[in-house]
Amino acid sequence: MGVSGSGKSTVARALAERLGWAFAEADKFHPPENVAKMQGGTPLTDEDRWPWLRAIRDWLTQEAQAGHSTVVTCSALRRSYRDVLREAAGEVRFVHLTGTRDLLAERMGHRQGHFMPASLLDSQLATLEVPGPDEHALTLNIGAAPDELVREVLAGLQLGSTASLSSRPGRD
Ligand SMILES: Nc1ncnc2c1ncn2[C@@H]1O[C@H](COP(=O)(O)OP(=O)(O)OP(=O)(O)O)[C@@H](O)[C@H]1O
Ligand SMILES: O=C(O)[C@H](O)[C@@H](O)[C@H](O)[C@H](O)CO
Repeated sequence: MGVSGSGKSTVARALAERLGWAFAEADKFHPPENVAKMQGGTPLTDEDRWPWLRAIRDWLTQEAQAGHSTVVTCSALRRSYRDVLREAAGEVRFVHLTGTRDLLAERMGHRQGHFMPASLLDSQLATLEVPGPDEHALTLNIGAAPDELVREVLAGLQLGSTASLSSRPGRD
């Protein structure tokens, strides 16, 4: 999770590869109207986001029921959005990628061929509700290189190369 430009796709893709887990981009679950809206510089509303979040939740559930652990990129900016994702079958954990506005803007500005305009960064930051302590999210600073962030996720969530969240040592 994290605002646009925080590196979700970059880190999550590498993490999924490292773990051999199924991977999905939340952006792929947006209906074309949502993408068109963002592309045009208009932030999504809660109403735009609910069906999208439910579709991601349902994908997580399907995969979990098929016995697959997953990594999914999703901005998941508000607690209520994360609550929808937490309804998925299996154990759902969040890694929050955070950085300064300047760094986020710089990364969004350098990115090629992405529909999300840098002008939406401020609305993303205004919408963000940082996970509370009860959410047990792992918060990582995006100043580090992607490889290092992957190592931090593996260590922070206690994941080895063959692990799934529900089979971590010490869990029943
Ligand atoms: N840790 C990092 N160090 C340096 N550059 C990074 C890092 N993580 C991501 N980047 C670069 O920053 C840009 C934004 O990253 P990315 O597209 O992965 O973010 P995102 O959170 O998935 O964005 P969005 O939600 O808008 O799709 C990309 O150009 C990417 O190559
Ligand atoms: O909730 C949202 O506003 C959206 O998910 C955005 O965050 C984008 O989908 C994504 O971050 C851009 O690629």
